[in-house]
This record gives sequence, C-alpha cells and structure tokens, in this order.
Amino acid sequence: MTTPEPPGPPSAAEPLLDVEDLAVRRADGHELLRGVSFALGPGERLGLIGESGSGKSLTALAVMGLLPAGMTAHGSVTLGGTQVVGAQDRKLDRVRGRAAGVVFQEPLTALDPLMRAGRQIAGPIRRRRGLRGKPLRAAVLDALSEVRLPERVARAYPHEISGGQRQRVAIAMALASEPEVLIADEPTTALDVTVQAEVLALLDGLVAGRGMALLFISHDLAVVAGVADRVVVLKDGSMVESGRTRDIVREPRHPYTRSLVDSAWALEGELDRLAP
Ligand SMILES: Nc1ncnc2c1ncn2[C@@H]1O[C@H](COP(=O)(O)OP(=O)(O)OP(=O)(O)O)[C@@H](O)[C@H]1O
Repeated sequence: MTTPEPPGPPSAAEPLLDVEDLAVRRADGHELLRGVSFALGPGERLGLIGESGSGKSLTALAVMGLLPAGMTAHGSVTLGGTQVVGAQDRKLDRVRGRAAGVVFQEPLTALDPLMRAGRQIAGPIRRRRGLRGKPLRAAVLDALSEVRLPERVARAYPHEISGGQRQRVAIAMALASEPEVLIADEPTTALDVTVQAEVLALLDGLVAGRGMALLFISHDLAVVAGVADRVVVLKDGSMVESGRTRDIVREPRHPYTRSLVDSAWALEGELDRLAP
C-alpha cells in the first residue's frame, strides 16, 4: 500500500481545519480509523470518499468532537485554532457551529421533531448575532429564502415538510452560525433522486457565495468530483490516496481508487447507452 502525502493547503495561511494522524478507537482498543491527515484552508473544498464503513462519518464526528460514547480520538484535530482531541465539551461548544457547521445525511438528526422549523433556525441566529423579536423573525425568513424555502415553512414541524425541505432547513441551521467550514456528510444520499441535484447545487452555491471551506463526504466519486478540488480516499479506516480531484480521476494510483474511478466511468457509459 502506498503512503499518501497529506494534501496541505496551497497557501501559507493557517488552515481552518488541520487533521494530523487521526485515529479512532473503540473502548476495547480496536482501531476503526488510523493515520488520517489533511488540512483545509479558507475557501478550499476537500472531498472524503470511500465505501460504506470506510470511516468517513467517524472522521467527521472526530473533527467535531462528537464521537459516540466509548470511542476515543487520537492524534491531532485543530479546528478554528482549538485542539479538539481530548477537549472538554464545554470548550468545544464554543467551536462547534462557529468554526464548523455540519449537515448530516439524515436531516432528522439535526432537527427537533417537536419544534417548528422557524424556531429551530432562530436558535443559532440568536446565539450568533444576538438578535431578538422582529429582527430575529426577519433573519429567519431571510435564512429560509437563502435555502429557497417559502415563508410558510417557518411554521411547519419537521414531519409536515418533505425530506428535501427538511434538508434545506438543516442547511439553513448549519449556516445560521456563519461557520468558516461546512462539513457535509452525504448530504443528499437520503433524498429522493429528483431533489438530490437541486440540494447539491444549492449547497454548492451557498458555500461559494459565503466563501466557506467545505469538507464534503460521499461514497459517490462522481458527486465528489463535481464539488471538491481535492480528495482523500478512505478504505477500511485508512487513507489510501489523496491529491487533486482532477489528477486522481485521471490517474488513480491505488487499486481501490482505480476501482472507484472505473465504476464511476462504467455508470456514465451505461447512462450514455440508455440515453435516447
Ligand atoms: N457507534 C459505533 N459503534 C461501533 N462501531 C461503529 C460505530 N459507528 C461506526 N462504527 C464502525 O466504524 C467503522 C467506520 O464507520 P463509518 O460510519 O465512519 O463509515 P462510513 O464510511 O461513514 O460509512 P457509511 O457511508 O455507511 O456511513 C465501521 O466499521 C463501523 O462499523
């Protein structure tokens, strides 16, 4: 197996997120993730790709200090200047949201089923910008319009709106804290195929418009290639390859990456064949 070079930021600017030799262990000592290193500078877009169980979600959770109980992170994760590995929750509360926001695969993970969407978006806006009353209500409506949702969604409970609308609400919540880094963990995988492209385009536009850095996690190379400039390929909890998306798609070095590229091309060919 080749030892991949961690893709560093091209500029000398301090990275917003710096992951060095990250490992995640279960309580029994079993290592689920090892040797993961990458850095993300302002406005950069990095894709994390690998099949189910390769450790993508654990990487995202370790970055946010949100690993399930019993799991521990090792190595170093610096997010917004704070060392996340080993930090107390109280300290991380100040970093989460502001330094990095997360959009998960399943929007219901982020949403409270018993609270109207508007109130859920209002929470982080109030905390971040100190707004109250009328200005807060206006900011919530702005946030809804930014994710292309009608005003009436503010009064809806999560179960009263569609999966795509719920994910838009979750995106609005993540953006409400004005994070420098957005972590999107399979943000469109759970959605109806007809809305996947719409939500992806929305996310892409919002990240570009706000100049945010993006850590985009997906099992789908074609999707990652559309949004990320660099990729890290994970397999069985290890990094097998990393580099510029263009280079990796054109000339994959690791056999596993090659198989991902081949199957993406095969699907493309299949679609071409079926096209009228
Ligand atoms: N809460 C947990 N308890 C025990 N093992 C876990 C837990 N969460 C994940 N794992 C294990 O850690 C490994 C990496 O899982 P992870 O969820 O990060 O993979 P993934 O690449 O995100 O996959 P998927 O695309 O299916 O979400 C897998 O072997 C998984 O079984």
